[in-house]
Amino acid sequence: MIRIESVTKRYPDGTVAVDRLSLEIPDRSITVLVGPSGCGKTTTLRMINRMVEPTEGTILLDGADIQRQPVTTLRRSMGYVIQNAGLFQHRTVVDNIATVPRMLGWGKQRARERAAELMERVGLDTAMAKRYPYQLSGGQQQRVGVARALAADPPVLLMDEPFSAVDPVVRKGLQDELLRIQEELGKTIVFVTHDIDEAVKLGTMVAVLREGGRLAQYAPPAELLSDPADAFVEDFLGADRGIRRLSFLTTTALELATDTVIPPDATAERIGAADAAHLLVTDGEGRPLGWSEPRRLTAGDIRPDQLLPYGRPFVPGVDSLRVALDCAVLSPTGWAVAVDDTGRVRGVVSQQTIGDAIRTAHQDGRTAHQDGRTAHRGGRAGDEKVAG
Ligand SMILES: Nc1ncnc2c1ncn2[C@@H]1O[C@H](COP(=O)(O)OP(=O)(O)OP(=O)(O)O)[C@@H](O)[C@H]1O
Repeated sequence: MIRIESVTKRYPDGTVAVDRLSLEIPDRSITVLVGPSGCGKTTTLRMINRMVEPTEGTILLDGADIQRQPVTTLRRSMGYVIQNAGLFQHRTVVDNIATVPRMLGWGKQRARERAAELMERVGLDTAMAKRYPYQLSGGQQQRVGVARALAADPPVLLMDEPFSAVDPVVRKGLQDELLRIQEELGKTIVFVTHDIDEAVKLGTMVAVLREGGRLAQYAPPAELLSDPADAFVEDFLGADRGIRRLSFLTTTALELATDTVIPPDATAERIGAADAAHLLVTDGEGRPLGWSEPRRLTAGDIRPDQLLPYGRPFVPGVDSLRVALDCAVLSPTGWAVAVDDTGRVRGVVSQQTIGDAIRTAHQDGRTAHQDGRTAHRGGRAGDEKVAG
């Protein structure tokens, strides 16, 4: 664990970049430092690897004061990734990645093998190994930067706005890749960004800093969204705070209706029995085909091309309430289709039921806070899948 204890950085011109900052950065998780320009994020990150020395206060790594460690030993335990990757332009991809292992005295062959392994790990085609940085896209360069930082297998990764210079689609890919790498390798990552959405998506813990390098709030993202500490944090979080918070709520307990789901060979009796405006028709294997009003269905002659599209389905327990709500809102019937991980229908759920689940979750969330427990973290805040 990294502990920042009442650290202040005053630059020689008198600028107070960081003001009595204290943070406990947990092991094997992603801690994000976020805040407006000039609030001291980069300075804080650089104090962790001693590129900047604090004016006051202490930083401990696994209980030991980093001031007492040789800078080279300290930096060897910390990979560092910056915006635009900062690659060596005259070195190939493989040699860029192998830089630190080579400095540590690894043989050329071993270092290159390690580089090839890391290229795969960060999602780079090994066919690019011999290219130079200028022959890569921005996103690919950034992946090389991450691979280079991981090359000597440091326990800590410091990342300073690493994905800020790429377009939103590439950026989302890099973020997803980082979450996957983190899950696989369990690094302790300190990540600087000015983008609150990126912070909420990636962070296990998020530190919101305000100008003058003061800590405004330090909390898991779900708690940040539900209980911003003050008007500054609330303003910084921006609009749609309530909707974004749904990304952290699980769909495990959603009650699914099955009486309105019918197979393709449903009898007239079965079609007539359901008391609903729409029925969901499945194929013979239980996969969704589409919606129809019961009166438009003829038993024994259900025609898939006459059904309304069923839209995007969700997977209960994997997708968040935000995804389920989105599916229901986009559905032509207002009902979302729940499937299992093989795509077979488990049931359907209305906007009304999802709304009830949201209210219950909010009430439970309030109780949890009143009990002094940390906010429930149902998974990642991305717009994709959330672990239940
Ligand atoms: N070497 C320096 N000398 C004097 N002041 C500095 C120095 N480096 C940074 N600062 C000042 O310290 C404050 C914090 O800077 P820092 O780069 O840590 O902020 P930041 O939150 O990372 O900003 P940004 O998001 O714009 O990169 C700013 O006011 C900056 O101008």
